[in-house]
Amino acid sequence: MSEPILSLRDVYADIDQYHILHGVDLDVPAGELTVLLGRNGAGKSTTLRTIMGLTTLTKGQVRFQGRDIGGTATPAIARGGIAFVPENMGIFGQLTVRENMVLAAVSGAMDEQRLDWIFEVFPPLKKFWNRAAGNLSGGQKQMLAIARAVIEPRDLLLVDEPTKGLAPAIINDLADAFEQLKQQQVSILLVEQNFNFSRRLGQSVAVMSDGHIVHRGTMAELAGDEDLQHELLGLGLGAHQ
Ligand SMILES: Nc1ncnc2c1ncn2[C@@H]1O[C@H](COP(=O)(O)OP(=O)(O)OP(=O)(O)O)[C@@H](O)[C@H]1O
Repeated sequence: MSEPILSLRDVYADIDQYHILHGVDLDVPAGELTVLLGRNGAGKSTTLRTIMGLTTLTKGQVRFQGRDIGGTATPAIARGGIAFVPENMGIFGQLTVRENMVLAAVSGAMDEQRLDWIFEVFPPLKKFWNRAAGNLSGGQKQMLAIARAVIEPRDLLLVDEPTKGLAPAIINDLADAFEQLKQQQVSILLVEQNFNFSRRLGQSVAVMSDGHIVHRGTMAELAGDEDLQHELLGLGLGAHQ
């Protein structure tokens, strides 16, 4: 396992009067894809939002590339190298794919070479370049959201449940795109509920329950241990989600 690009130590976070995270310890190795799994309401989205400074950190440390970023404003965290694709994706449905991408390239014109790379990873974006984003399929919208996040170079990509609501064939296309990102050694932290998708892509895995991490290890180990899957995720023994 390589050095962590991101590490959380004893992270606590509140939403209003509710204590949501209770001492999260998490490492994201550089150049790998790490999956954060857990049941509904475990605190996965809140963990991503806390990393981005969108939910207030009340205690603990968030270190990114060796720097403490806890308490830093969200735009500075983004400029510092972390891209975030929230569950609602944040794309503009009435604008074309191209316009969505232009808006995402905040520091100027889009880099042509990088755009060619994005078209390689997400071929539908090239095909539907001048189509309104609102008319894309769910999977294509997810691709656009991720492409917007990486149109400018970022060192770490956080993605919240990209497979939510997608049909199996589309999930497969999305997995292919993530495989390509992995081949480029992009560091990724992926929040997921879909275990098969996670198993295909993940190198490291962390499992959350009730606001903290209850298991950390390799995906290979968790994928090979049905009892552990059952215990941690409530997956049926022998079942394929
Ligand atoms: N705005 C809010 N106000 C109060 N409680 C909230 C708010 N947002 C989230 N929570 C609570 O925080 C807990 C963690 O939510 P979070 O969305 O981080 O979980 P999750 O693991 O991502 O699950 P899901 O997949 O359902 O989004 C849940 O109990 C949820 O009800």
